[in-house]
Amino acid sequence: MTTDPVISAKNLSLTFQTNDGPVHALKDVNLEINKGDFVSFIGPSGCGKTTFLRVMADLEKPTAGEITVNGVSAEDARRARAYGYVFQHAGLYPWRTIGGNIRLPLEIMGVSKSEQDAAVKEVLEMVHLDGFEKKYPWQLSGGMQQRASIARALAFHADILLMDEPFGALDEIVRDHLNEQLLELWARTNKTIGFVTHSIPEAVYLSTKIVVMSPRPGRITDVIESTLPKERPLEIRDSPEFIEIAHRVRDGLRAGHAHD
Ligand SMILES: Nc1ncnc2c1ncn2[C@@H]1O[C@H](COP(=O)(O)OP(=O)(O)OP(=O)(O)O)[C@@H](O)[C@H]1O
Repeated sequence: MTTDPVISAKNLSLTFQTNDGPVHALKDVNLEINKGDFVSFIGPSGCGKTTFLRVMADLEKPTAGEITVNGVSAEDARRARAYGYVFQHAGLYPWRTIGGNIRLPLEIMGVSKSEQDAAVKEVLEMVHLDGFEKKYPWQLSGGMQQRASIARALAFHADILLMDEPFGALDEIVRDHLNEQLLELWARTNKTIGFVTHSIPEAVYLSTKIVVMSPRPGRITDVIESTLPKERPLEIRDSPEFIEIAHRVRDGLRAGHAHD
């Protein structure tokens, strides 16, 4: 068994050239993510969370430094379909059914119809949407649509799931429920998850590792290894251990703001 990191960033920087001058979205970022980690990225708007996730997924190219995914370049990892990506908004095609949306990337990949059928059934069960295959996105609530978009990202069995604030637009009760379900899915599948959030409780509840970032330039100010057990009922949020980790995240966010 290998202990090599699944994702490794070394002195990673990304500067966007804009009409207003250079924007240092990421500066000298170093991070290792191991197999089965659940890593949250938290920080104020503009600190480079989305950019970092997009670099991992080869949707942006760094201007300096190095990133490897599964030991190869992000580009090779993308070609090998190493990850599924979940966007902030579900982004389901309204003219396709839920099943049709999940099927789409598989159709593009040339997967056989019978394998598509099996995958759609499997991932809908994983996100507790069995029976919704023939519904259209508009027939589902916001939380269900987001679950469908997670199902779509799971459909080609990638070991890495990159999620950009997938529950940000949902109300708190729905979000709690989805957080519980996501943890359950993570425990069951042993996937490696990168998760962007603005919420301290969400980051602490979900993660094995919390990466605190700060803006101008976008950088990592703290990496917190969670001491919480893998089994996490929602009530764990009232435990002293949870509150202590949340304090450390808050302190990290404050320290980052002090640079402004
Ligand atoms: N394509 C782009 N061109 C120019 N600047 C960009 C581009 N993408 C991002 N930026 C800038 O890079 C910085 C980091 O953006 P990014 O979206 O990664 O931050 P974020 O932490 O995810 O923010 P939010 O929490 O608001 O989503 C911001 O200043 C943003 O304006």
